[in-house]
Amino acid sequence: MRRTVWTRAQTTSGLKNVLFGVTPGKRLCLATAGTVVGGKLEGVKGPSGEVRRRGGDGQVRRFEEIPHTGRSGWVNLVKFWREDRFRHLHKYMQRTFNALGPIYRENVGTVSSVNIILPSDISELFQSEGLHPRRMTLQPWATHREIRKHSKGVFLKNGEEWRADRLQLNKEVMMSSSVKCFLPLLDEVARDFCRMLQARVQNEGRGETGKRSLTIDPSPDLFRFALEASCHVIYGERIGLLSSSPSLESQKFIWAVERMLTTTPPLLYLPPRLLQRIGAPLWTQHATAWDLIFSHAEARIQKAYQRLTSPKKRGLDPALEGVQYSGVLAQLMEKGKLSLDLIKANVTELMAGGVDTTAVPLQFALFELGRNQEVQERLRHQVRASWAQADGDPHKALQGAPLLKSTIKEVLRLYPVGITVQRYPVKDIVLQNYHIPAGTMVQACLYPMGRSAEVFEDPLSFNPARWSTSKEGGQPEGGGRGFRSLAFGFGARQCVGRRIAENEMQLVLMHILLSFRLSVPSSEDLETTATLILQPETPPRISFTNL
Ligand code: HEM
Repeated sequence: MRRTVWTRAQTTSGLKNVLFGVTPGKRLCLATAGTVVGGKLEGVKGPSGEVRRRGGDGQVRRFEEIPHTGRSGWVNLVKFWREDRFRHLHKYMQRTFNALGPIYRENVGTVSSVNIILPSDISELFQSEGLHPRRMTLQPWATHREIRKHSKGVFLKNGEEWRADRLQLNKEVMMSSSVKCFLPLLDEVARDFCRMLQARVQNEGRGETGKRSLTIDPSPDLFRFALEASCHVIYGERIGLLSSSPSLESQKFIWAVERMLTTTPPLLYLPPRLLQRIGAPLWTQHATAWDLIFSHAEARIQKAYQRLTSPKKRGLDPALEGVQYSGVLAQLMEKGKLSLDLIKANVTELMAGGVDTTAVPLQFALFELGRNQEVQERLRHQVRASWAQADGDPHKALQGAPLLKSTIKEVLRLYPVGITVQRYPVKDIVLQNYHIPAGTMVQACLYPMGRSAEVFEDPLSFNPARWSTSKEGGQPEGGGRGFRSLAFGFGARQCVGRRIAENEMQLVLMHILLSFRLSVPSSEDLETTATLILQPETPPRISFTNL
């Protein structure tokens, strides 16, 4: 296995970094100011051919000295297109860190970034994110809203506007009191999903009754589960996706989210307004996909609005008064702190962000549990004991099975939905002894970090228990403790759907483990591809055997 060791000469800020990239039979010694050209490393060569360090006087180095992948953003962009790097950006980043060390600069088209991998550097970045943290703007999404004259939600807003919306959303989806309210809704969908799976195993599986087994690609069912769960929590509505004949409208929504996600990365590096003006097919596909997502949300919101303003719900029917929690949308409408327009914008974003992001990690989770039987048994043991104690209460059941949460963390370490988290520091900072001016886009690169032996012990093994040790992540030391589990981002701007996602995934895994033994026909590593989210190139097949 290829292993790169970064030795730190000094501590956190103001430290010098020496890189010894060790590949079998090859040793690369590089300090700074290297550049990768045509896949090879270029730098200042010393007499023995090694790349010599510049500016080794302990002074903070200039921004321009950060190793980089080529000066011209346009040349890089052409390479990205030609070599299909967008789809393998995660692997490309991993290779580039191996070649250039724990920090490098990159220009692609109009976008420039500084990329980092070590928790200590990410911690430094986090401390300078300010009161209104900013991520890289997904310009194609923003342009779609502007052209169609839709309001933007938290995903696309910045500054005080972002904060005002975000504080309202946090109350409905992040606070533990609201989590307790929507947990039973998620649990209901997770149980229905398992019932549907049981019926399929019974009808289509092989083997004697009670011990039947079925091998399938579960991804279409997981997408339906995730959409059904999102609709239940957000709109308070069941849309019947787990029935035998799901509606065409919902299938179209799932298709549209997928199309919107796959068309985003190439559009990030091109000016969307120009593409719109010339009628470029890529832009048209992207905008049409968003239009479909918006019309799906609009129809659901109208329905919920009618329900909410009907005399029964308004409290004229005493039998219904204060009885039920009816979803995030209803809560936002009842509180009346956000305008209807802003509620629509934010709820549409929650829907667009809430389906693939959970359906895909669930595929990875089933695959990893299927090929790691011991881990699966240990987890099932804990889940069974907890479920037996919980008396049907999903909150208690999850509390009693912490290994479930660790399993999700471990899946997201190896397969982070978003391969980077970006921030623009509000003040100048020093990373790896390089000066980073305020306002620079810095990316914490989660995929390479999750697989780095510098950050995690035995990084390629699937071991949820590593998260329950006192050293978070069971990692070798390296500073920045804590900044290792970052799949949901960090700080005030972290994923607002985090609690929905974590609970939804844990609950469905819990019910699956209570009903089935999982195995995989092939335990070969999965090939992955990065659209806007990291996905398996081909969805894995999983065997479900009745317990
Ligand atoms: C495993 C599932 C998920 C992962 C790994 C994930 C990851 C992320 C990440 C990394 C960010 C950026 C955070 C940052 O900049 O620090 C984010 C933001 C966001 N996510 Fe998620 N997400 C997931 C599920 C969801 C779900 C289920 C929803 C909706 C119900 C959602 C809605 C959003 C929204 C609206 C934002 C923007 C928040 C803001 O800028 O204030 N996500 N997510």
